[in-house]
Amino acid sequence: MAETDIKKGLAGVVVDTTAVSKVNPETNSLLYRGYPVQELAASCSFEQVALLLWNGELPSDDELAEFTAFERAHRALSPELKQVIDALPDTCHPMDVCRTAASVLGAQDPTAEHSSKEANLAKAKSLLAAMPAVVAYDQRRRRGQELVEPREDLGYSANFLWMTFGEEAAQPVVDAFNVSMILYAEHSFNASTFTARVITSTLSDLHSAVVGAIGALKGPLHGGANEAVMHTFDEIGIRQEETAEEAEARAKAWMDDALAQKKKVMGFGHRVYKNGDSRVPTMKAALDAMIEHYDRPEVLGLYNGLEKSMGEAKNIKPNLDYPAGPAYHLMGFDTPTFTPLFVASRISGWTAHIMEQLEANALIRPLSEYNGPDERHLS
Ligand SMILES: CC(=O)SCCNC(=O)CCNC(=O)[C@H](O)C(C)(C)COP(=O)(O)OP(=O)(O)OC[C@H]1O[C@@H](n2cnc3c(N)ncnc32)[C@H](O)[C@@H]1OP(=O)(O)O
Ligand SMILES: O=C([O-])CC(=O)C(=O)O
Repeated sequence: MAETDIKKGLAGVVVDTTAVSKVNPETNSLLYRGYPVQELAASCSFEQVALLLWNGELPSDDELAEFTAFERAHRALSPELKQVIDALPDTCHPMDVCRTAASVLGAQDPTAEHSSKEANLAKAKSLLAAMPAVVAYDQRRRRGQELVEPREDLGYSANFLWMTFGEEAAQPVVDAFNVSMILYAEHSFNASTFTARVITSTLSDLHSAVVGAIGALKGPLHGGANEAVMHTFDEIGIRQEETAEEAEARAKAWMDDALAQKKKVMGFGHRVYKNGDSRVPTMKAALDAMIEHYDRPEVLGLYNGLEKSMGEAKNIKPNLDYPAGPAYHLMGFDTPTFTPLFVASRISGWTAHIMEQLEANALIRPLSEYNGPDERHLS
């Protein structure tokens, strides 16, 4: 019998078309609906980018104003959802809280089972508006702090930071956070988006697909890597009294040792990009801005040390999670909150893909090659 050509991990397999984004490892570029993500990060708000991903075009002023009003009106955590979050142990992972919250929001939505484009777009907008309060409140309750109500006079990013920290963030911090939200928003058929598409392909509902996607994003080979990067920094030790050079030397030694032990170091490598992640330079610039804003040169030393050592030893480049982790740390987020921040952003891309899947749906059901025991019988 001819051997089946099995593509483990679906590596290199093209399973469908998409008009949402184009990841091109040859040119090291990422386009959202045709626009280079770097250009969007330089001049757009996350709200504009979400509308671009959903609608295929950047919004007009009126469309943006309409969505902005909607988003600001749907930010508050409902008392029922707050009660559910409060019932969860603060020892559980914040991604479990996000996953539960997305499920509750689906159960509370009277249109949850409606799957028209209009109904799904409305659900996508509501989820995008609601998730920051979940992420922000969860971090606060773990710190023993009270809920901070949203502010309608602030944009998405400024309000997210406000609800998390209870004070207005400085403009450079808001800008860096907005950049991170834009860069995390969409990345074609990554594992979590593909999960969302698989669930959608059964004609299940949008919230179920998002819940599944959150589960897929949690793993350290995917979104969980931004959290894992910070664990690496912590393991090496962040010493504020150190110079960048001293920190770099210690980070290099740590990486040499980790690679000698054949460890996988999270925040490096990518299934599609083999020559560097197109988003890293933009996120690294945002990290640099945070290092300057908070005057933390030793963080740059650690960053450079790990990157150089991994480059020299294995020529493996950082992915987006590598600069995003320390940037979120400097902004003041707790490490387990990092991947929920990714969720808040990626809801835009996931839901764009859910709507696209439904436009030309085919049940996703690949084949497998059986390698268990030959047929046998009970007697
Ligand atoms: C936003 C995102 O989701 S970006 C991805 C975030 N994930 C991470 O940062 C996790 C760490 N990175 C990895 O595990 C991988 O690079 C992946 C899973 C992202 C991509 O992996 P794949 O394309 O399947 O490549 P694979 O894991 O087979 O790696 C190929 C080789 O590079 C090595 N390698 C890849 N990434 C790393 C890494 N981060 N650290 C050390 N070695 C690595 C592998 O050990 C393997 O070496 P080998 O051929 O000697 O066995
Ligand atoms: O594309 C991938 O495999 C992972 C990734 O970078 C993302 O989802 O942003």
